[in-house]
Amino acid sequence: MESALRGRLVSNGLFNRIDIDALEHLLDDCARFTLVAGGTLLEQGAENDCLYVVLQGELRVYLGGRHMPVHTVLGIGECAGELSLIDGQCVSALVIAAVETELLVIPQAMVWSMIDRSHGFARNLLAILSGRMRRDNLTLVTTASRSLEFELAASVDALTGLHNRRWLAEAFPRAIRRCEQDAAPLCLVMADIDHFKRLNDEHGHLVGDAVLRTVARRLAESLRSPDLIARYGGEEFAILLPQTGTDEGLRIAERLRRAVEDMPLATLTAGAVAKVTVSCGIAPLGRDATLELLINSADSALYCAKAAGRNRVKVAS
Ligand SMILES: Nc1nc2c(ncn2[C@@H]2O[C@H](COP(=O)(O)OP(=O)(O)OP(=O)(O)O)[C@@H](O)[C@H]2O)c(=O)[nH]1
Repeated sequence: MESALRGRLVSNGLFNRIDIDALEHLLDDCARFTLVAGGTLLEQGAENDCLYVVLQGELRVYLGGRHMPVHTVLGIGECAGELSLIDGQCVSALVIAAVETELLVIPQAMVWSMIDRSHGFARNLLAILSGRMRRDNLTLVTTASRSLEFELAASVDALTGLHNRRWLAEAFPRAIRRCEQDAAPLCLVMADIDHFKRLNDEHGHLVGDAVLRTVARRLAESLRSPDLIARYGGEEFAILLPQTGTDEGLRIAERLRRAVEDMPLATLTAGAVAKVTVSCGIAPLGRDATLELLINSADSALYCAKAAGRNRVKVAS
């Protein structure tokens, strides 16, 4: 092997700081080949019984296929194929030449001979494997926290910061089931901003959005800790009151209504919107009730509250 190449090999990767002379005759028996830019060295799921060392050029490693971001870049002295070679299983990543890349091919039997002959080689191989594990662990942690972020983003309404309907569809039935199991009462309140279309028309959507955010915060702040609230859609909010009978539910809904009515809005709308109100419909949990039935009856009560003049609470009959 040319001395310039040897010099580069012993400064990195598998042959880093080892007495390469002890392995010289083995290395001389290894084949070399050049992969064109974009050429595939290892394919996920394929068999592999060689270790490849980069002599010239660069390899790119993809964990989930070419369409995914590059996981790792391998430069001179670094190797590919060691995992599948050691455990005898299929290749776990796609490895592609980033540019024209020259590779040293060390067959499996030769790798074991090198390990027998050189502790330095064995140590470097272990260091490469643990480095890869560390990198993969980091990827796992990053992926897990990202997916948590996505999950959160998918369950939160961007405008109000409240949970959204998607979240409601999972969280509310769970709370309903818990109350049913405990034979405890429960109420669902649907609260809807009054004449919101008019407010939008008169003051514009941006003011409408700001009012929505303020009402959402006001409602959420007025609840007890076990209560659940979500933006049901548009200017309508769904509020679940666990362990709550109709009389108490009515008191809470009345408190919510008043909290919105008393809301200071002057700074928000430069005094243009003096007052915003909500109408509420409340439905107690009946026998074998589902979330859908509860929403329907709270919605009918809400409709009655609107029809009776708005800014009031009605209980489902
Ligand atoms: N600014 C803003 N407006 C919204 C949003 N979502 C829904 N709206 C508007 O809310 C209005 C709701 O109007 P309606 O359903 O007629 O109800 P309303 O005018 O409040 O009348 P009542 O409910 O009968 O008191 C519609 O004009 C929607 O465009 C939003 O995210 N931002």
